[in-house]
Amino acid sequence: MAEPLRLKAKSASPGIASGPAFLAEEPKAPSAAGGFGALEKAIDISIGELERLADGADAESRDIIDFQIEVLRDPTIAEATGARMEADENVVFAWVATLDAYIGELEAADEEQMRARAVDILDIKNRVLGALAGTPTADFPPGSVFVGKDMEPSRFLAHDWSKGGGIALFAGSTAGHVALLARAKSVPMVVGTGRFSAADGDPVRVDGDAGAVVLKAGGMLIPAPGQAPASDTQTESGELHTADGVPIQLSININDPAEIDALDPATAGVGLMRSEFSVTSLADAANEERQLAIYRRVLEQAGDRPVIIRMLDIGGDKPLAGLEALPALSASGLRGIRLLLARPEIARVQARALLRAAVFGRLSVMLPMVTFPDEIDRMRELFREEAEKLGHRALPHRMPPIGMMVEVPAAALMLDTFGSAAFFSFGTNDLTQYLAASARDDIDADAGKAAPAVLRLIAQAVKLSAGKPVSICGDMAGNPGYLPGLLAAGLRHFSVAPARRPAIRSAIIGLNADGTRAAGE
Ligand SMILES: C=C(OP(=O)(O)O)C(=O)O
Repeated sequence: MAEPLRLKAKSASPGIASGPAFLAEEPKAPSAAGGFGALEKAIDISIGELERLADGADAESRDIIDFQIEVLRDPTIAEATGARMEADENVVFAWVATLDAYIGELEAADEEQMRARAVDILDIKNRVLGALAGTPTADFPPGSVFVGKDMEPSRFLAHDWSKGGGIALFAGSTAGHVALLARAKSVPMVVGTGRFSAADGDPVRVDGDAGAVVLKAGGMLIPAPGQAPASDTQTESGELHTADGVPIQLSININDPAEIDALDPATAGVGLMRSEFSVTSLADAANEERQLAIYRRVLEQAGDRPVIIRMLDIGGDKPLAGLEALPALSASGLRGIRLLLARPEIARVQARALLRAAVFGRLSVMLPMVTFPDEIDRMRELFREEAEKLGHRALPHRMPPIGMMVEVPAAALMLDTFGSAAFFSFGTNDLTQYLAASARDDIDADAGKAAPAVLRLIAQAVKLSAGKPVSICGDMAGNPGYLPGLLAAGLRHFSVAPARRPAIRSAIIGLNADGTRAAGE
């Protein structure tokens, strides 16, 4: 029987709480448009809600609510939103972009107190979005453990804590207002657990004394920024060969740019940087200079080792705040590259930032969720146009090689038709999901059962790759159990989460290139 999973966290409020998990969804932006009048009305509704919440609240809670009401009454916020609306943005995008810019400034502040204010603004951003959509944020069942990225103060205040319950936040801050309120009301709370996966209603224990959260067996920590374990201290040289002497490249996948620090001399490079972990909102997506600084940092740190940055893979399990949530499968299939091509204003900013970053290292650009060859051609054309514009501005830039993820079965089967892709990388997380009709974010899904089909498809696709560089960056690469099959399929370049690298390295050393176990192993 598997052990329950205990995750280390920071204690934000002491005490122990057990209860069914309530998984907070990231709020969805309404698609409803409307003009400036609709925004003013939504702001008024939100002020009214906050005033009602303030009635009967204690002094500390009132301070927070008063600050939020003050911000909502500040005419410069509505004016800034109005100015964006004049520049052709609809009311939702304009509101989200204005508030995200404010939140970004607070998050970047030196003072912890200021940074803690960011969630207060996030709170009013979501409250107004709810009012615009006519769907106020619902309360959650009393006695449950709130699990989410962060929690809005008004959500805390509106909840009935007399029946117990606690809070476990993936991110959050011990200095944040919710932590302050939790301490005042003796609600056990931990922050900084890192993103983990549990099902709604699963038993969860919050240990606010020791700073931990305990999940039932089957719960999972999802590798997230800064979670590469300290035990990853391998210092061998970067040379890696199978037992029979075939050279193998072992790279790392990074989500947060800070993870580049795990790139020690034994690592071949970055096989996948998921840019959607750095660009999480429409405001980030519009900020070329910010993106440039992030990509530049990663490239400079990697030095002469190659870095593959994947363009925004928005959709399914990877939302972009401010864009309507997109399911993994929909009639339009609007996610990954299709979404980038449908929203070229997002793709163009990222392309410019990547073109300008390319002079700082060995950058390759990877396109997500490619299904048809013309998608690559259209994105290459977009890069060419942006490079030309940059040329006119005399900014240094360089055209990087552009390759693709192989994560849609239709692309894997037709890999020989993708002549304009510079390289291929298998994304087995999505490939498995789409091949086995089994959602990747459902922790009950048994991906292992589909592995033989995935391995067979990979082996066929490698044969169609026409000698172009081929790698694998999906989670299958980080599981030593699949290595024999992946080597036998012809793969020689593996990109894995930093924490998985030591185990994969030693497994490779014990195998021959055809996947058989080396003599004496
Ligand atoms: C590497 C992959 O991409 P992501 O997990 O980021 O969707 C994959 O799908 O295997």
